[in-house]
Amino acid sequence: MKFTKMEGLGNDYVYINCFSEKVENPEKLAIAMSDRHFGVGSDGVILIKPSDKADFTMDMYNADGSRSEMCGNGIRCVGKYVYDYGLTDKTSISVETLAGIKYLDFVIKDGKVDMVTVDMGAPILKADQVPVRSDKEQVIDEKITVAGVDYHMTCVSMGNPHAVMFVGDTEHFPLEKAGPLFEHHEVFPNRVNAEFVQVIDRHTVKMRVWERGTGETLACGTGACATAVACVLNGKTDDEVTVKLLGGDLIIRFDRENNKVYMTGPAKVVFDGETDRF
Ligand SMILES: N[C@@H](CCC[C@H](N)C(=O)O)C(=O)O
Repeated sequence: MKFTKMEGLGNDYVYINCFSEKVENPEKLAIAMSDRHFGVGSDGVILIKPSDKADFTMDMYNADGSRSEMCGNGIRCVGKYVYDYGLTDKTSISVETLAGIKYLDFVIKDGKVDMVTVDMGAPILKADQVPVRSDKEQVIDEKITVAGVDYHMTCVSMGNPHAVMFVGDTEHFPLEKAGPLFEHHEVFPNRVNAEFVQVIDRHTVKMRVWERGTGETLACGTGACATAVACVLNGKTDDEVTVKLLGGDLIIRFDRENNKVYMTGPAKVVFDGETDRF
């Protein structure tokens, strides 16, 4: 099987071109390939497939084999893959996901995709659609106590579920301990991606993420979008914010008038490979 390892701010996935490769059991493949000792080593696997509604389909699996509706860093890499490997010559494309069709615009440098802006669509705030169990219609700045610590939580779905908590200092935050407790907390029927955010100023925040199905990653695109929305809803930043992640920066704009979120960031190829092991 041929594959390409790619990364968006260090959030690395194995990409498989399903126009030419056949994948029988993507859940099993994702677990095996993601293993950093016995596999290729990645945060998960992303299948690039044809679509009858859009230019392409992205189908994404976390490192534990669970399927997600959306992946922000992944969709930028899908854009780079389809352009750089000659599956399209368009510089604006549409990609079908389980969270609906997303629209991508490429910045081309030396004939290859360098940066990608994605129209991520509308953030979903209704608690039962995130989903998060609550007696409130929306969970914005609500108190939650986890392992004896009080947090203020804002829940946003970008097609996949996110819980955003503001903390004093992301660097020393015990993510390894708190992350899994949020991911598996009983208020999240589909588990959750948990973002811990430190506000620097009205245009800049720092964020660390514990991803559902993978654990701590160096960046999460949908998480950065959910964070920007939470920042605006809680009056902490302006509508455009630089989200500083362990792997680099994303620019997120929450266009409140049209209720849409735009994400801009890089996408890179690490290497092409071939294996008969999986
Ligand atoms: N890293 C991704 C999100 C991947 C899926 C997530 N772990 C989930 O299960 O929803 C991103 O860049 O958005």
